[in-house]
Amino acid sequence: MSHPTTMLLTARDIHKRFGALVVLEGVDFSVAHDEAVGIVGPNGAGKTTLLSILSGAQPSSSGAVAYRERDVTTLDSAARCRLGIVRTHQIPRPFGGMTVFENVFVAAANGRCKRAEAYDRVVDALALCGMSEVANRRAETLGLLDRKRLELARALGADPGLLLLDEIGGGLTDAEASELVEAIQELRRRRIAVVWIEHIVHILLQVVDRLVCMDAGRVIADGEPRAVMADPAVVEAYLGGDVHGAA
Ligand SMILES: Nc1ncnc2c1ncn2[C@@H]1O[C@H](COP(=O)(O)OP(=O)(O)OP(=O)(O)O)[C@@H](O)[C@H]1O
Repeated sequence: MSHPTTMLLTARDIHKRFGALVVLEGVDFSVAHDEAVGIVGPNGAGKTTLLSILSGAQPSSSGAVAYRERDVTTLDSAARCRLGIVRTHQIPRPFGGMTVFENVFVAAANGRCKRAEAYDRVVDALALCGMSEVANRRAETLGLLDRKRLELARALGADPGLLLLDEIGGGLTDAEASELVEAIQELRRRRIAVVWIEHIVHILLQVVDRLVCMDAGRVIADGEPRAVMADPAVVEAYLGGDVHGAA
């Protein structure tokens, strides 16, 4: 974080406690414009909690978050979403009783744009995620891969500048996860910055420029992805805990 002004997002000295439980302990994290950053680490390392603090879904106990050089620390997730910080969830959360199209439209029609523009954005997001053919299906009838795709399409519908992905590959076969990789690579071509938490590391390595490894609420390695995976502290963190498909 030596040049904060060149960063799209900067989180400084983030601490998070749940009562006596310390979950994040002085985390510094940043994302450059157009960058894709992967976050790995054993279960319970604090990855999802960090993502929630970046998205505004949870407040930090202390520390600050800036986006496009604006302090967003006190803004909630809806306000950050309007600025362009958009997240997906580990467990997809489609609106039941609505079609795939309607689900994405709700995200797209967030007050920042006209109806026709929102409509175009939905069509584009569904095409990018390979969902045009199921646009009129009820969301609750979708299988896991399509639910994951819908989660991504809804995030895209919200017109992100920074997309925060929480284990979007989880539960998918390698072939299914590869399809998502293609969609995410297209986002990169569109210059959307990405932060991606993923246990399936070989999928992550196809996309990210930089890898951050967390363990027990701290960042223990940050840098070129293959160098991070070979870092003795990272190997130890995994071997000392649950490798959970990290190989
Ligand atoms: N709302 C909460 N209340 C209390 N403890 C919580 C809460 N949310 C998370 N934790 C705890 O914080 C720690 C970090 O959880 P977190 O989900 O951020 O880890 P993670 O690295 O994303 O793990 P995983 O890879 O298993 O998803 C865990 O010990 C978890 O039980």
